[in-house]
Amino acid sequence: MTPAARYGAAIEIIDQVLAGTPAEKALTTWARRSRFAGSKDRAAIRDHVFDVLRRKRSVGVWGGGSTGRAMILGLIRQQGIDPASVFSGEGHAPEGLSAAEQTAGQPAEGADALDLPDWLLPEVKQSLGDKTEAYGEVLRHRAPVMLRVNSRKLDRNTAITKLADEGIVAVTADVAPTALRVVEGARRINNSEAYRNGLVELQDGASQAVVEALPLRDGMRILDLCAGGGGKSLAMAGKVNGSFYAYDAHPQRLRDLPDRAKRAGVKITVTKSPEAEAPFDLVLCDVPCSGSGSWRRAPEGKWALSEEKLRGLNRLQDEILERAATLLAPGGTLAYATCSVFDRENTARVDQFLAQNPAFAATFQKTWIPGEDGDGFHLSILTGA
Ligand SMILES: C[S@@+](CC[C@H](N)C(=O)[O-])C[C@H]1O[C@@H](n2cnc3c(N)ncnc32)[C@H](O)[C@@H]1O
Repeated sequence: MTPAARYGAAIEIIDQVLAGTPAEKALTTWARRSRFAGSKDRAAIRDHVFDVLRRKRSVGVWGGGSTGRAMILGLIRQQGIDPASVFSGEGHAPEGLSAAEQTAGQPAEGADALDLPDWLLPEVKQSLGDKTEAYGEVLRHRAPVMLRVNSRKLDRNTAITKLADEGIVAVTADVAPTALRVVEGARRINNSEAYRNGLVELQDGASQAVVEALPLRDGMRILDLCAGGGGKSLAMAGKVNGSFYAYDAHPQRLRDLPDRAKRAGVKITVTKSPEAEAPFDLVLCDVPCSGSGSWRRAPEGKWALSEEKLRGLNRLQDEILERAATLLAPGGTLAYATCSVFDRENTARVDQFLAQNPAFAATFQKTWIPGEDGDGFHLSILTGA
């Protein structure tokens, strides 16, 4: 496909997303019926679609409309690409621009340029203060590809060499001692020997930093109460020798964990009833949240969140914290984590919990802001009496 034809395909897919189809589904459906498209075409189209979704507000202003076509026009204007080179009407390129399209649109300014929904701005400002603009800007760009080195199998420098042998260039990242940032060859990771043999896992840098901050010790009984794919269970089991249990309210999310654990050389018990396995020395609650720290990776969430959804999430976060407390051994540790930067999902939840459970005290609290080495994240460590 020509570069212009790839933009044409992106327009079609964005229109479907705007009509309500999830982006991943729209991309897969398009790829299934477009066998002519190679892997590089699919990757470029995916990048265009996600670039637009991250910047939906500003590219609409720059393109002078709210259709896929206007948004791609806005995107290429933002990127300094000559619109005539894309909108040529030649081959499978998008139709040439009308006179109205040529004059419509203007550079985005103010709240438009931040690419955040208006209703959310007070929430962001309250949580991030003078970092609000930097936060909005970071979310407008692609997330880094981060790896966690399985330190049970090798050290970071050896991992860098092994990855380089397979055409994957990675550098150490300061965010965590296990973290690598991939700077070239990211698309080779899934098929690489290093990945398939469990030497490295795909895991965001802040997720690794959260695990680093946990007070883990050999011999502990540890529960990952919202384990999802089990990334944090694997990272914890990579650090100390303990008994690891993983639970998720949606057990299908845990289906790959036994294989991943085997690959990594660790043992994690998937449980359907944490109560039956309690008590635990440490319970990690990596709770469902708005995802406001990782909207670079899942930009649809930025536009889909509402005040009502946020309130619902807060209720669920409170419930999970309360449940976790009942699963702890006396003096045990409760670790509360979100991939959100909003106080309302972080310190406010913890404050509420502490008010109802005075036997607990917060011994560590940190919020990571999304940046070069990782997503936004929050961790509070609470210790019981
Ligand atoms: C932020 S994700 C976890 C990510 C995971 N810890 C990781 O590192 O990949 C939150 C998880 O909580 C699960 N969940 C939702 N409601 C829950 C509940 N009431 N109890 C336990 N898990 C729940 C979701 O299915 C989701 O997998």
